Amino acid sequence: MSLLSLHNVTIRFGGLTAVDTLNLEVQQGEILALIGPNGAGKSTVFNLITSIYQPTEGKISFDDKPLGGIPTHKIADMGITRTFQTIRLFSELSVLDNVKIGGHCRGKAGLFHALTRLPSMKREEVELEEKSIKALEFLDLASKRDEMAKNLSYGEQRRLEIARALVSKPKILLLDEPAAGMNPQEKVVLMEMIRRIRDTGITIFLVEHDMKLVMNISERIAVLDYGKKIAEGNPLEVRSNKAVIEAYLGSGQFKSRRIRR
Ligand SMILES: Nc1ncnc2c1ncn2[C@@H]1O[C@H](COP(=O)(O)OP(=O)(O)OP(=O)(O)O)[C@@H](O)[C@H]1O
Repeated sequence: MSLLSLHNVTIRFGGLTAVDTLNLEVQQGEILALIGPNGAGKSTVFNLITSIYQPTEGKISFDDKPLGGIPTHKIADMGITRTFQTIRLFSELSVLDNVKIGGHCRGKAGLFHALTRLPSMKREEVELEEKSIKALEFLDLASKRDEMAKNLSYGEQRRLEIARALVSKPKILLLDEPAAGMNPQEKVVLMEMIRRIRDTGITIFLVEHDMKLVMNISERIAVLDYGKKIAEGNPLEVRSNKAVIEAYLGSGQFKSRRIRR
């Protein structure tokens, strides 16, 4: 069953067509990766899904509801959350508070009331704390809950961002280059975490440059080049696709991106 669907989606920035008549279905419960050379339009696709941009043409629907016109701050309420290419944490706050902020974005109380701790908001606050601790346990970070975010290792900080995204109980998690900057051991842990999250029923849609990780965990892969989808299939099909190899060769990224045949 299709959870997220992009139908003929195009976005132009002046004369540049960043995403060009893209048709893509993300199936409920799958791990789908979107890959492509630098500037292919991958992050723009995430920005379209989260309503940061509106398509110039085409439509996007989620759970059979059109996303057109829904403001970004309401997207999480529909069950879509994302992480970003660069780490976006409150470095001077504790690990636990960083996760709770993810829940405040959706809570009725709102961040201001939660921080001022009005008595009427206490129950919601307690529930949020319990959910946040569970999310931290899930990402193997519970023992670090009172540490300041800035004291975590790089890999832990990236996992903390995922914990924060999970606390709002998404149906789909959009991960934008989750492995960027991680060392090989951190990547192995990350892969295990992504699989674990999917096994709870959350659909995973990821943009990633690390081909080893992509080929290892994705069930399906879609490939963008200059905004157009040039291939889609399982890892075996995609890694041997001529158009994909040419796109990476043409961009000079073949070696660094390590698509191995
Ligand atoms: N707000 C914007 N205004 C103008 N051009 C933009 C804007 N956002 C993206 N672009 C352009 O759209 C194209 C696609 O960018 P995008 O960031 O989606 O690529 P990407 O595949 O995510 O690249 P990378 O792998 O380097 O992150 C690029 O040429 C980029 O410069």
